[in-house]
Amino acid sequence: MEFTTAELLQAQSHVYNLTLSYLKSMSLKAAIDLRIADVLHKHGKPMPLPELISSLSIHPSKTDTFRRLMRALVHQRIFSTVDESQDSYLLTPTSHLLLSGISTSLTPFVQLILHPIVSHTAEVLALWFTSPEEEIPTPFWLFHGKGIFEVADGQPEFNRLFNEGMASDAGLVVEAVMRTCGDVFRGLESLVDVSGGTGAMAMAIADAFPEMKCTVFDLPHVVAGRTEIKGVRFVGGDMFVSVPSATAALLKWVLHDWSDEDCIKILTHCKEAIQSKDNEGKIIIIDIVVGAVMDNHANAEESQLLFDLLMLTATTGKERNESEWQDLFFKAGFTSYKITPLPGGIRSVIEVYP
Ligand SMILES: C[S@@+](CC[C@H](N)C(=O)[O-])C[C@H]1O[C@@H](n2cnc3c(N)ncnc32)[C@H](O)[C@@H]1O
Ligand SMILES: O=c1cc(-c2ccc(O)cc2)oc2c(O)c(O)ccc12
Repeated sequence: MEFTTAELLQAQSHVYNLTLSYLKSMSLKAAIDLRIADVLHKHGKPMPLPELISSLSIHPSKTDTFRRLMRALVHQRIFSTVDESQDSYLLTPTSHLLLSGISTSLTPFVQLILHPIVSHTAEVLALWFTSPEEEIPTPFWLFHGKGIFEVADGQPEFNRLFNEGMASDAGLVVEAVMRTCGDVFRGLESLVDVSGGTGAMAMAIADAFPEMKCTVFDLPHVVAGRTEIKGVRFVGGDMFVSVPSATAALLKWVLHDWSDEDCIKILTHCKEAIQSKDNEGKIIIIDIVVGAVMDNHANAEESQLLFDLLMLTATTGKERNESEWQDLFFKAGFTSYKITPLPGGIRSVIEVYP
């Protein structure tokens, strides 16, 4: 096949862009490490470069270099300028999510995913494909010789990062679910958040629906030392054995971690849990449905596919399209489901009925 020189030059630019894209992630990390968003937020109005530099304790000899970092971050829409020539900077919705100490902060998630323990594992992606899968379940295993929880077990700081990273999107997700489809939770007598981690999501739901009895169910070492916080009960156990009974079982960002076979086991136990109460129960899944985006704002579909690569690297799970989800539901004995994509986001709420 023959390509024109113009096509090849465009392709060259594309390859350069893909090759250098890790610098998008790393400049985001630098912005977080320098706490640029917090300083701009505290300033409360457009902040001129010299003031920003002095507040961040950037060495004066690096003024011009720092301006170049800011130019790239503005191009990525992480920050904005009032007037480019003036070099006065402002927060954008993206950097608003990097502020520390707010319930919607995504900083812990970024710190987890860009931690070398996670990010370096992508280096062995190609090598993993040629290794026998039974022996080495994921590139993460190939790189570390063990799974993420075993790594976390030996490193309390990384363990904290994992739990905080996972919990960090609960604040915004719960707000989005309430606005888009708040009826999903309305009228439920009780709810069990299966694999609910440190309980951020369950606590946000309990806050919005104080009459609902909420339980967080996770591995014993995750809930150790917690019995009840803000009316939310913590129960330790293994979802591959059984799930505590409730009117509804929530699975947020859980099933994408697991293979189809494992998902069917988890869903079957959730079905038993909701049916032991009465027949009004349902499963509520908050996860990616590949292709289900309300608009392609901020490359939502590309983000879904990048999440799939993350799952491929770190877990035995995957991101599923509607037909793959439907297959799981019917195999686990459910009869119907309803998908509601969250506007502007990459995830959907799926209600699944026995
Ligand atoms: C990706 S995190 C999701 C946490 C939470 N749902 C959220 O959205 O923040 C996966 C969770 O699954 C839990 N988990 C792993 N294996 C489990 C099992 N066999 N039974 C119950 N929970 C488990 C982990 O401890 C972890 O908290
Ligand atoms: O970085 C991760 C890792 C996991 C993970 C790895 C291994 C398991 O047995 C379970 C979970 O899960 C993640 C996840 O669900 C997510 O949304 C982002 C990152 C990760």
